[in-house]
Amino acid sequence: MSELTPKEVVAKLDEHIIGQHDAKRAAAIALRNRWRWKQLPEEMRKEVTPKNMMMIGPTGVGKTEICRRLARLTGSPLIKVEASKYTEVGYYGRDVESMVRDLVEAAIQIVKATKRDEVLPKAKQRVEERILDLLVPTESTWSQEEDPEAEARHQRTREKFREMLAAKELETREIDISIEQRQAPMQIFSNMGVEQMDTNLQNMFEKIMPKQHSHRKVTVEEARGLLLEQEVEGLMDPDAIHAEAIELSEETGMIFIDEIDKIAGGAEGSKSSDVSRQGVQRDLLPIVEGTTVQTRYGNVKTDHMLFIAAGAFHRSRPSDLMPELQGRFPIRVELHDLTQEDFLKILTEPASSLTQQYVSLLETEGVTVEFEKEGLQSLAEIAFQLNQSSQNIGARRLHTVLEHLLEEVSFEAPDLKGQAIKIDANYVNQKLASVMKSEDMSKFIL
Ligand SMILES: Nc1ncnc2c1ncn2[C@@H]1O[C@H](COP(=O)(O)OP(=O)(O)OP(=O)(O)O)[C@@H](O)[C@H]1O
Repeated sequence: MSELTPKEVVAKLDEHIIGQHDAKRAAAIALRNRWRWKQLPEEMRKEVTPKNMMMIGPTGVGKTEICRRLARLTGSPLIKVEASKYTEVGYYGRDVESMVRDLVEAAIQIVKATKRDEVLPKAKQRVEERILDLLVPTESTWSQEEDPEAEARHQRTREKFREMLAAKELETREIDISIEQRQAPMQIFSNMGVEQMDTNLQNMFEKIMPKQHSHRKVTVEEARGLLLEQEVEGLMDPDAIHAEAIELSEETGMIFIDEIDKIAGGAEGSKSSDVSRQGVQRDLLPIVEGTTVQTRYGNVKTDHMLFIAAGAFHRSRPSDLMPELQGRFPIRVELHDLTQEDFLKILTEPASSLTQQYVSLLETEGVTVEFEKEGLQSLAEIAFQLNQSSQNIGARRLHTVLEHLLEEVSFEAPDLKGQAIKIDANYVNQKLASVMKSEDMSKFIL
């Protein structure tokens, strides 16, 4: 996992996230602690309990974003779950162990993506051969005695076609390909959640379901795409991928548990909901402490996964959580409301910032969008004010405001080819002022 020092981690996070310095430090420490733990002698390791992190702060200020960046930086699988979506074991709904299963699925995607890159050249080669087989089929009636030249002639034709294929001269030629499909077991047990099905049973069904082949007439160009996926799949060893994904989850997995405050037993609320919240906390405890969860790919140990709990804690406090659970999240950090200044920076500073994203998107249409300083200042101001006057949704407000600002350009772009659009204060006010005037409208649109 990460051999990055905490300082290096913070520097990397700084490239994407504005402010929230304490949270970045805390995240860097939590990550480094995992690395330190691995360096310990076996005996000592057993004694050291992993330290998880709790992020306290309002919505849309960068809690998830910090973790997402951290995960990407280290190639770790990450999933974000909402604590309030779980129900106690034994009750109808999702039990907390399913978060570990979801993590393994995320890890499989990561491992598959890496393996895909590895097998891609070979898969492409195989696709070319398969297309050649279809374009220049071997004739089964040949007999060496009747026509000893046949094989050599066939090879020559094949080579000629290979050259034409490479030169993309046969792209529109139609061929008949067979596509493999395995019927999903869910279709049979439609009224039974697959999750509720025993994991072994699920695997068994997948293995015994017959593969179905369907034939389709497609162009060479289309066939290339369709066959590539088949060949890539064929070259990957699912068992090895699953084993690697489990290892990746166990050693570097990150689980972001949002809305943890919603399962903290607050002072108010009915007795029965308090009981179920505590039930979820009780179920969560062993997972955070370290346990083994059964998944369809094998057992997964949660001992060294990094758990990040997050919540706004408007109505409850971290001390309303079960003491044991509190103790498992010793790295506490508060995230702050973003200021107008922060908004301005978020718009422009991060690598592939929001404005840069729009510039690049519209560039594909041949439209040049230029944001002027005053325009950006107005945008930040408007977004900030909207957060004050209606609901405070943090930096997410910038997304809705920008989208509305550029709605017309977005729509007209194909007809604006070659033009430059200047986004100055005037443009911003003109586009957003009317919406801002009506409180109702701004609530729906911005
Ligand atoms: N400090 C920041 N710097 C840069 N971008 C930010 C910052 N805070 C939030 N954003 C942007 O705003 C969006 C929402 O942020 P994020 O997902 O981190 O919210 P959050 O704090 O986790 O809230 P919630 O708990 O509601 O999910 C993201 O797209 C992110 O890019």
